[in-house]
Amino acid sequence: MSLLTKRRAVLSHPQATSPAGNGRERWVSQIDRITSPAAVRAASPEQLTELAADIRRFLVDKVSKRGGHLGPNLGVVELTLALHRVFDSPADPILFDTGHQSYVHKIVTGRAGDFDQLRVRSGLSGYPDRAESEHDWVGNSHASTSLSYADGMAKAFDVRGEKNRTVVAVIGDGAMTGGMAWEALNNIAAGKDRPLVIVFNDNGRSYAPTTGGMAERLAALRLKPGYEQMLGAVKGGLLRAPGIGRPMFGVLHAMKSAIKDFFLPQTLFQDLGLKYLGPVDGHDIGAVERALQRAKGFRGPVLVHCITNKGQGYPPALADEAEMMHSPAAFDPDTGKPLAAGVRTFGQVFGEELVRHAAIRDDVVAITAAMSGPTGLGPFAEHYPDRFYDVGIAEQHALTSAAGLSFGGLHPVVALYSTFLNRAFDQLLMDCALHGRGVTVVLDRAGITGEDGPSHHGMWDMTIAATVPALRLAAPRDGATLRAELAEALDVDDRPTLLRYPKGAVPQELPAVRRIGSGDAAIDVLYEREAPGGVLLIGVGVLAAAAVEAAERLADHGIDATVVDPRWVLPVSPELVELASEYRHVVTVEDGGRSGGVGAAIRDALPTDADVLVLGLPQDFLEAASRSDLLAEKGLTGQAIARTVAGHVSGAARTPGERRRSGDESRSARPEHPGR
Ligand SMILES: Cc1ncc(C[n+]2csc(CCOP(=O)(O)OP(=O)(O)O)c2C)c(N)n1
Ligand SMILES: CC(=O)[C@@H](O)[C@H](O)COP(=O)(O)O
Ligand SMILES: [Mg+2]
Repeated sequence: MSLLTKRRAVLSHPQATSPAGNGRERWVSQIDRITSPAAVRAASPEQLTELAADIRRFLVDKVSKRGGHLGPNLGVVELTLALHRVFDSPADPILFDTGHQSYVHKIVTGRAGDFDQLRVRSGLSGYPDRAESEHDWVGNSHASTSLSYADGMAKAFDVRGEKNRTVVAVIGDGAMTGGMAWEALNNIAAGKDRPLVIVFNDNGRSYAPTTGGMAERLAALRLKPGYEQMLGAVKGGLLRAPGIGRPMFGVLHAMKSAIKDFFLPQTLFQDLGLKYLGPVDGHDIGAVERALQRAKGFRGPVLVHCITNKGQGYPPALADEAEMMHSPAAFDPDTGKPLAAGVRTFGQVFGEELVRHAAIRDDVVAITAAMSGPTGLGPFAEHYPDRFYDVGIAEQHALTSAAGLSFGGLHPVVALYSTFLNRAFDQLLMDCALHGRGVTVVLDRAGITGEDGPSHHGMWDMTIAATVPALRLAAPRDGATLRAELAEALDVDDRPTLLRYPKGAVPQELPAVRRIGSGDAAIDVLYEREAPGGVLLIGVGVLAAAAVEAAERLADHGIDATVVDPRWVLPVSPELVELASEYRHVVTVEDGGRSGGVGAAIRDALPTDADVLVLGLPQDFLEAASRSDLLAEKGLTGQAIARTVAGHVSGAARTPGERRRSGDESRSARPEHPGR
């Protein structure tokens, strides 16, 4: 008896289809026993239908515990089963664009048993992961890369003469809005005899409905699933109609391509040189399987267009009109309601504040790269739809388009997740900064993000920003500073400005005890002892609070420390340099990579004999773990900072002059950083 036959026997038990009680235990344990795609290949159509239903229950159950990408995975259940029946993974690589919808692939490739550890430290990654399985060829999670990976693999198999392999890339309609996808399509189409199947998973949405010209055409198609029959009926009707014979049909036939142009995406892809199959109902396993078989038989580049529903089969996801439960936090599986009460986030403060500015200033416009809800731009989009642009998953275009808006006399605000700015570095540097454009870039998810792992920690932005001449960067430490710094950013019209803050609750306000200077050069003093001259702790963003805690602990040990938040930490101001020169030791604390970040910029700005200790994240790919755990491990809590500073001070207790005279200390001879 095959595994699936056994499983089916269990499923035929009346209780087994219920997602509660003993029944749930049973189907979960059966799915746990799928060890390879062979089990799926051996299944009958009826078994596959039941398996699809079981997988959905499994996904809801497991994702409800700690959160994850539920809606996207519910939408690709049948599609993934069909893929693994037609293609021979891992010999035929199956790549999932962005990778957030690879949970079903993980189940089919024998990883169901690891789902209790989904997105936890050393557990199952929320994305494909090369270390996890030979079936995961790439560990992606930034969108629109799958077609380029696939193009390269297909070329490699071609060069090596491995003609019987097929590369498969599954790409969503959201990821298809990214420029990289089109660069790759242009190349893929040229490889006429390189077997490469693109499965276009068209659910009409990124988080929110996908926008843009292509999306509009696809949406028209989705609204008219019977278009083939319609064309057939028109043709048949015309041929039979009295007075309208073949000549008239000929004229109308010529119009057909125009009609198709309007309705069909196939012209789009076919004109590029790709074979197009579809559209196929992506929830009909048999139909998808047949289309994939045809595509595989073609032995060249083919696009199979599958129409699916995000959240399919789970009513709470389908009812979530905003995001179809794209990536919910832990929730009640029966109702879909979140388990924890929502917290007030930096993104919310930003979103509300931007609406306030927009009411007063009609030159303020906003741009999102397909993430209006998660970046806090929802209220702006609602209040000012004519000044709001969702450019698709196109961060590079977002930045250059912002430069264009600025040339046109407007002040654009581009809201992104920190990690996605990485790919728009050139646009920030050349198109915005070199051109002196007043563009405000607001980055959420800066620093450690947590469960999404190495690709999503927003720890590169300050290194990027520090290399851009004249760019101003502030990391608000709380809601009040975010409001103030956003207002200041909107007043800059001759260079780009960047604000960055982390995921999670906006922290309690941390008022300044006094302010040194004003305007761009204002420095907030957050904590000071009566006797200056000891340690100057420079806290960047929310880590200013940890610096204050560290200073309090140091005071208990007789070490005097002053804590400041320089507000506009880049470029480093002469006022900060002057202040730092009054202290024996300068310690910078930031929630970003240590190499080339704010601390490094401050160190570079100070005299070479200044004693500067740069605390931050190691320049490494940090694993998935909670933000608090990783900060503690990397030595960025108040307690850890105090311990490091105390150790440093006792080891370097001389003034720069004393060190210079003895000639034994240089900047390169700094103590080892914690957390390496
Ligand atoms: C470069 C980049 N920008 C933004 C994101 C955030 N993001 C993750 S999934 C997603 C939507 C993807 O839509 P689609 O490709 O259609 O997949 P679906 O979720 O609809 O299955 C976005 C914007 C990302 N992962 N990468
Ligand atoms: C796949 C992706 O890039 C996003 O969906 C991301 O995982 C969401 O992160 P948050 O849950 O922090 O919004
Ligand atoms: Mg989509």
